[in-house]
Amino acid sequence: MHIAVGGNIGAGKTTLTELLSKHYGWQTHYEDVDTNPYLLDFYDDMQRWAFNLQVYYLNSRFTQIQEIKESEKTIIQDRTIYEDAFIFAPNLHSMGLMTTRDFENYFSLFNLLESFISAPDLLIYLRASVPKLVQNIQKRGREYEESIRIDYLKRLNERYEAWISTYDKGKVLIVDIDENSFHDNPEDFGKIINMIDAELHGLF
Ligand SMILES: Nc1ncnc2c1ncn2[C@@H]1O[C@H](COP(=O)(O)OP(=O)(O)O)[C@@H](O)[C@H]1O
Ligand SMILES: Nc1ncnc2c1ncn2[C@H]1C[C@H](O)[C@@H](COP(=O)(O)O)O1
Repeated sequence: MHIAVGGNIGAGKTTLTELLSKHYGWQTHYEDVDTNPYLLDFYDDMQRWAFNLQVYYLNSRFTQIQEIKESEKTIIQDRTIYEDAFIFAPNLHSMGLMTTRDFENYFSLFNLLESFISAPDLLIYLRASVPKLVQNIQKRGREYEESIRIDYLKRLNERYEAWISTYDKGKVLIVDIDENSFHDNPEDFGKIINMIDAELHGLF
């Protein structure tokens, strides 16, 4: 089975992925951050590196999906390929940070790859307000993310909300992070587990 955790930068995907993997014994697939060859440069000059970063993520996320498909274990994936293609890439294009020919080239590659993949059986979407995202990003303290602007997070959040409101590729569970402090509150984490158990029940 394939479970995925989606949400904006700093929503708590990695933290929840870790906690759920410990709770259920699921295998984890994290996104490539520390060894990503473009991320640092991207935050330094988004216009120069937008296309390179998007192609890199497309490749790495597609590779992960192939591994998940071949595995017999239940895998929990930190972020989906859909978030790259329907949120980050079009946002960079609309901000004028990716040219139309690059975006169209990227998107036709995504369309081709999409015909080979299946959506996660369950997508857990972490919804968070921009102030909460800023708080979490600051708490995490990655130096290169200090350049992330409020406006960038706000635009991504708007795209996330539009995307999730029409998402119909599989089951979805929405967790409001402003209302649920699963990170340090066992009772709140228990609420998420109960919701997931109810969704998983329908999958077996
Ligand atoms: N629900 C939460 N409450 C408080 N802090 C959180 C919560 N979820 C994550 N954090 C903290 O916020 C930071 C970013 O979380 P992370 O899981 O790396 O987010 P993401 O993977 O979505 O970018 C980390 O320092 C983490 O410890
Ligand atoms: N597709 C992407 N485009 C631009 N930036 C991206 C993309 N996917 C991930 N990122 C960035 C955002 C963060 O700085 C790091 C890690 O993501 P996180 O949400 O913190 O797990 O990569």
